[in-house]
Amino acid sequence: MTILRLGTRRSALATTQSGWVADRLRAAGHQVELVEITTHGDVSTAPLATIGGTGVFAAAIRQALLDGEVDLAVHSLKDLPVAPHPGLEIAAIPVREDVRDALVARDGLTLGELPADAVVGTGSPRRVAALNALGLGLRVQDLRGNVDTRLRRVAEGDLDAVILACAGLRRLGLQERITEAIDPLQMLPAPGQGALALEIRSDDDQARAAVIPLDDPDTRAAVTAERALLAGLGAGCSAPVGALAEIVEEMDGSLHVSLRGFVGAIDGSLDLRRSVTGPIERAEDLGHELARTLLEDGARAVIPRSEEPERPAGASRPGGPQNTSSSVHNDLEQNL
Ligand SMILES: NCc1[nH]cc(CCC(=O)O)c1CC(=O)O
Repeated sequence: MTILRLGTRRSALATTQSGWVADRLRAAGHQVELVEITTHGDVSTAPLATIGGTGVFAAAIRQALLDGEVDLAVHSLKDLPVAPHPGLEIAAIPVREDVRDALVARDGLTLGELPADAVVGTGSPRRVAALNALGLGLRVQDLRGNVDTRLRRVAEGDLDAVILACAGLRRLGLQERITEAIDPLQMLPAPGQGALALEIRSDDDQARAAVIPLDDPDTRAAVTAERALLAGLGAGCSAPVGALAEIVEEMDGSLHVSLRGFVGAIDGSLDLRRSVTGPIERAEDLGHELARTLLEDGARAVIPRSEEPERPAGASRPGGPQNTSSSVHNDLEQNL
């Protein structure tokens, strides 16, 4: 039997997520070997933008996949650019963790209990826009670093609260630190939040056969709609965009996707929300449709355009080091 080599970054979140996938593959009778990959983003302290932007972590693992050093990569889907990567394929999207954003505040406080002027740390433009749109008078402070670093800022008292994804905290066993799982009505999560993407080489039938049983069709449809919304907006990496698709069963037993989208302005001056519902088979179209609605209704004014126009699906990227600066991307990927 061949051994599946699973490439993972060293961070606590990456190794936990990869370990979760490895456990499931082993339970299905596969042999899995974890291979640690150090990415430029892990060793550099330079600002993300100067070392190639938000796709820098995924890029190194993808290169290892293409070079045949590993056979499988586990990504947080929300950190993956929406453009397909030539030669690679997302072969499975397992069932999603909690999609919500988490408030981790001092003294067990919720958003509504934080005093005006409380200082909340987050590096995500989407979270900043949503927080400011709430009109609670909170002060937002830019925050970087891995989960532990961010939690420590609250424990040590220099921030009143931070916002993180529930999914990451739960996977790390840190769910008791969450003081409020924020209602998506107040803050729509990042497209793909809480979902993992299992990526393989497109010509690797063995790896595909191994991971396909981990695919969850409902999660796949939901994140397809959310990522199509992001792609349709043609936004650059700093766009404050939220999206959440839920699969609902209609009276006649058919499955529908209910997709909500948010586009905000960093200063809270725009809080644009629209939604769309349709058959699950139309998940991708629904995302594009909702993008058009949001653009027509005012999103165009706040979305920084990508540097390049969107490439048609299936078109190949130019060779050389991948330039991910124009990738549609939402939550700035951090050193997790
Ligand atoms: N942007 C970084 C990132 N990428 C994935 C997660 C957590 C897991 C997930 O959202 O799926 C996080 C941390 C966070 O947003 O708190």
